[in-house]
Amino acid sequence: MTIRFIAASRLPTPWATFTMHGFEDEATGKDHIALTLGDVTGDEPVLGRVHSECLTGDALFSMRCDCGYQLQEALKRIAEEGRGVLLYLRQEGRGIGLLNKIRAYHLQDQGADTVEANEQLGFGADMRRYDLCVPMLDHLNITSLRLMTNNPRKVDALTRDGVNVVERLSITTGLNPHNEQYLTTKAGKLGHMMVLDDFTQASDVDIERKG
Ligand SMILES: Nc1nc2c(ncn2[C@@H]2O[C@H](COP(=O)(O)OP(=O)(O)OP(=O)(O)O)[C@@H](O)[C@H]2O)c(=O)[nH]1
Ligand SMILES: [Zn+2]
Repeated sequence: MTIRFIAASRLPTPWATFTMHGFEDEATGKDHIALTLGDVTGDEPVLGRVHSECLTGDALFSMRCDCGYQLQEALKRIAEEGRGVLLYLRQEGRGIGLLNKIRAYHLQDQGADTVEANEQLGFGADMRRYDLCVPMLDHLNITSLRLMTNNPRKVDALTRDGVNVVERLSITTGLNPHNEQYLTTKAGKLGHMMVLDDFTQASDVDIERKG
């Protein structure tokens, strides 16, 4: 796998002005992004989020999942800290792609849960990979992460691939009636370490764009 850095620019957001670094995955032709804030080099572990693309949640305000809420919360926390990184990986639908995710949602509309729907379509529950994070982090001179995730399998996968995750920080936000069952399945079947009582409600999330 070859990840090639292409270009960097400023990215002003409602929370902070990040630096956006664009990478090309030569094997798949996909492009991936890292947003950084502050000086992320040096020995001090960097507050980080490894976020997998969810067009519906991240861009279209979907309440079926918690992705969009987590994306906003991660950027906000990084801005509050003044230093951090968000890797935005283009592996939509836990790696099955957008159109298959819509197929999976269709099955979920008929009663399947998120894992069963993937399996009925012939996919594993989670087809993502994280090995591309290593060259992206190397390029940014980031040596260790305090990772915002509820997913211990993500921590394990990153660690196996050579990313130094020194701490896991929960990111439980965006609970609403449309994603309650989904979040329960993630905790029950996918091993996410979270209880619904810890979640902030979607209605508490300030999605006002102040930029
Ligand atoms: N196949 C499929 N993918 C989904 C579904 N809902 C969300 N996704 C995708 O799941 C990915 C996000 O993964 P999650 O399982 O929500 O969370 P995570 O990244 O494992 O863990 P956190 O770090 O705690 O957010 C994104 O790529 C979404 O597009 C679904 O019902 N089916
Ligand atoms: Zn989502």
